[in-house]
Amino acid sequence: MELLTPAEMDRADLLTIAGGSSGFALMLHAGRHVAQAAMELAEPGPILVIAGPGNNGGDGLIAATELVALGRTVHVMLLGERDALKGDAAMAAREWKGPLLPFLTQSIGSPALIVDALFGSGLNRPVKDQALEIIEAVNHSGVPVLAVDLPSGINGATGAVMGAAIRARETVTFFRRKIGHLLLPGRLHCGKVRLVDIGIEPAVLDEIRPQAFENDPDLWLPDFPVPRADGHKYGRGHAVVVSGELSQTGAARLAARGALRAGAGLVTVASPRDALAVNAAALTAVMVRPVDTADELGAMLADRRFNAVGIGPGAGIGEATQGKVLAALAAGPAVVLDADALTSFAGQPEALFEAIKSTSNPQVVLTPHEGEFPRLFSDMSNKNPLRSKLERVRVAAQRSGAVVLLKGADTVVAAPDGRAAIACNAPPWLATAGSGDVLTGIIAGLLAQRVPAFEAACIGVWMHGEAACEAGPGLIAEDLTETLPAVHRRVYDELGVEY
Ligand SMILES: NC(=O)C1=CN([C@@H]2O[C@H](COP(=O)(O)OP(=O)(O)OC[C@H]3O[C@@H](n4cnc5c(N)ncnc54)[C@H](OP(=O)(O)O)[C@@H]3O)[C@@H](O)[C@H]2O)[C@@H](O)CC1
Ligand SMILES: [K+]
Repeated sequence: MELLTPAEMDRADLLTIAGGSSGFALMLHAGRHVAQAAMELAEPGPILVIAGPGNNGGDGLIAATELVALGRTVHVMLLGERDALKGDAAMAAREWKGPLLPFLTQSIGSPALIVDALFGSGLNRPVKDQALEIIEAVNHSGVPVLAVDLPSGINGATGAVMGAAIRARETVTFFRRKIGHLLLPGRLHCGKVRLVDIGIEPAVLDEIRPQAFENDPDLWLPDFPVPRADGHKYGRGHAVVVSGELSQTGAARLAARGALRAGAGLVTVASPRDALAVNAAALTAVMVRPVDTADELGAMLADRRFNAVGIGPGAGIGEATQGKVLAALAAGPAVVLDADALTSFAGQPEALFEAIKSTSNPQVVLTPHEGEFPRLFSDMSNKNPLRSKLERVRVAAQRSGAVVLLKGADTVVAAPDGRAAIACNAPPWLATAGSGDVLTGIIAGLLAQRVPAFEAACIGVWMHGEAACEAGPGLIAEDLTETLPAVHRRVYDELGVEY
């Protein structure tokens, strides 16, 4: 499903109003949904609504009015003067017939639930003074919080905490989720996100054309590779994984198994001769072929049946790996570059980007983690607070000409054309040695089946996260390939494919 920036949401709002609805009607829907969620969440006892000076506060005032009508005791505190409210929020304030408590931490008390309607998508600067004190006091109170639209203090476009932010038990948001609901740290502040319809027609999206999506099957289901009943293994592609030296061959084997489990028809590990025996002894369904140099890899890949290559896990940092990367890009299979293949171009990323842009087959995926990312994009580390993770990955994709996948609990995939997907299905136990190597392999396996690079990266990330959920806590990288069949079965169920 599409994810919106606050600016895009404002456009959805304006297009709906231009179509004949009133802004206040949207606010009434929003406030009533909030009240409904509060009824479900709150134990018996009073409910405190903390309202801000804009329309987020307006939603809160409508919810307060509705909750009283539903028989609850409600207290309201408002930041600023009632008379200073404008537009729809002023209309909402006229609906609220009760008193307003002073905007002080002492007013919080110990309600059964706090409805946080302080700031939503209109947050435009870091919170301080009174608002900061209230947010911190709410977080310390231990009272469950229902956030309206966004936990106050979270930037809806970036997920950043602007000074301080509410930690909610649940967040009710409208029409479509916002980017800040998925990107960290925003996601951690939202709790469960409930998406409700407030009367905005999905057709407004035709005009807005959002380019960010949640990474789930809705985004790529038609591209998911399903073997044909009349097909054979050669039709499912042949992935190559480049192995490192004798002392570091395990990473390539993990990747190779990932490629096979992702559905590649055949997988070959291109191994240095001195590691050939080790690789061969540890592999069964995966084949092994001696390859020491970039020239040898290039010669092997001249056989176009090898249609996808994964390089990086355990590959070793330096000129030898650089050479193999350039040979793979020149040969024309789809390519996924990870780990050492990326680090080998630290300080000279232009050489890599040039090679990517001049490849005959522009199906290239880069899969850095936050440590590797600035080695290629030195102005865009996560220490730079000016750009969100989404923006950083989009710029990286545009600059490199490749699909870029920046790993983390909120893995972002972006294509050079601006499309981007944010994942939120990875469990914390996925952060374990070798897990990234398996991901490289899964993506190589999908590329071998001719899934386009952006979709291959998205499907790979999603399956990797689901495989980790399937394995559960205590997961090691080897488990990921073994739980992938269960993940395939679930996608088949969604596709309605029998097995
Ligand atoms: N779009 C839609 O379709 C719909 C939107 N709806 C709702 O409207 C919400 C957006 O409303 P909004 O635009 O009025 O912004 P909102 O979040 O209330 O904040 C703006 C106010 O806060 C102030 N302010 C900002 N930062 C501050 C700070 N750090 N510290 C202190 N003050 C700060 C800012 O002050 P100013 O900048 O003017 O000085 C202004 O007064 C949205 O989240 C959703 O809940 C629904 O009703 C249904 C349909
Ligand atoms: K809020």
